[in-house]
Amino acid sequence: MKIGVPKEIKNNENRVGITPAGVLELTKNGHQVYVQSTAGEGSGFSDEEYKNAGAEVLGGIKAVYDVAEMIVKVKEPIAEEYGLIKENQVVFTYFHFASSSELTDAMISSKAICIAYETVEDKDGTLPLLTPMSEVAGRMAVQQGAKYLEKPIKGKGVLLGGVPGVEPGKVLILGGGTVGIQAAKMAAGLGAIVTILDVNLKRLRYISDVMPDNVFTGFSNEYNIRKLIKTYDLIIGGVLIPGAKAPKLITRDMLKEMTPGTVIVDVAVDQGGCFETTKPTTHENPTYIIDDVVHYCVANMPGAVPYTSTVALTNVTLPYVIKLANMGWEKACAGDEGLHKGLNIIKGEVVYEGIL
Ligand SMILES: NC(=O)C1=CN([C@@H]2O[C@H](COP(=O)(O)OP(=O)(O)OC[C@H]3O[C@@H](n4cnc5c(N)ncnc54)[C@H](O)[C@@H]3O)[C@@H](O)[C@H]2O)C=CC1
Ligand SMILES: CC(=O)C(=O)O
Ligand SMILES: [Mg+2]
Repeated sequence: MKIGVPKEIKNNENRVGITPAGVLELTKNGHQVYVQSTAGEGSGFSDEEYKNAGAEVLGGIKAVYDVAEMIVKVKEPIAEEYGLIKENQVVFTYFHFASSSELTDAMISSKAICIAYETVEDKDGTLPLLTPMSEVAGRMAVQQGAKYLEKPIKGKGVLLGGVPGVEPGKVLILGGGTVGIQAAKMAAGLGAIVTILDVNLKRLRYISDVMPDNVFTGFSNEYNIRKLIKTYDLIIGGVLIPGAKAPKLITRDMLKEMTPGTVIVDVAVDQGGCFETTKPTTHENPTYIIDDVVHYCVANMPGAVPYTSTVALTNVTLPYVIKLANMGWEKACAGDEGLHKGLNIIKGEVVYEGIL
């Protein structure tokens, strides 16, 4: 199969869909890989490395889309890419359709086969192609939150770890999934007081068993959220209802209950966000302030640490890419229930329930 790897063009997105190691594996399986020149540069992979691994390096993005039967990338296509996607082309990437009707309409019109990383499932119902990026984003959420709590960038002026004689900062995490647990580990490691809220009690029991003593758990409901936001310094949104819009757990009126300079990091922004006031931001312009609350809502957080993120992402995507290339999308999806769940739009027809 002819596989195309375009350069990402979303703001500050430096990840790439296939590494030279992936090219080597695909080439060994008899496939041809076409990589757009400098596609891997931001992640530290040169055109030379791709060529040595067996790829053909092409000059422009159009040449890659034109030649490829399957496109493997990272982020959802943006407006400039809509017209490049061809009928019957397989596009394997993150889509997050639930948060963009414009993208959904464009992909319906393209008549391509859209397989979304974020809805592929493992046998146990977990999301193997989302997990590593959620690990990165969860860890980053604390790094970013700690930074924006600094006074010069309009934060509360609280050091998360405190110092001897001064109490530590408080971190509230909505959703105790992958993002939540990784954020909790980082915040707890810094010495902050951490509370994780979730609706899944099994998950809360597990978290309570494995986390250090400065991590507490609570049931996620409006009453508890309203009570806690009054005193917490950093609030991280990491809830997910797979493939669907995130529930709005923090409404506009609740911002007034928070102390000025509170920072909210809405990692769930790519599914519409779990704060009513969330609007997607970019690494170039990551924050905005409403009612004295600093909002950080970058929709591609892992893009800022592209080496780590590209390697982590392609570790999990490559086996699926090889399967799709070896068997073709129809056979590959028919024989793998979890991969089948990745099918979101097929030749103009929406087939994933959460999008509708
Ligand atoms: N902004 C970015 O760059 C990135 C965003 N993400 C996004 O982060 C979000 C979270 O991802 P994961 O942690 O992997 O998901 P996950 O499925 O591992 O965890 C989600 C958790 O939310 C909980 N939940 C559902 N409804 C809830 C409610 N009402 N209150 C509290 N908890 C609730 C679930 O029980 C589950 O434990 C997703 O939307 C994902 O797309 C992931 C990576 C990067
Ligand atoms: C999961 C996702 O949206 C990202 O890694 O950018
Ligand atoms: Mg995202």
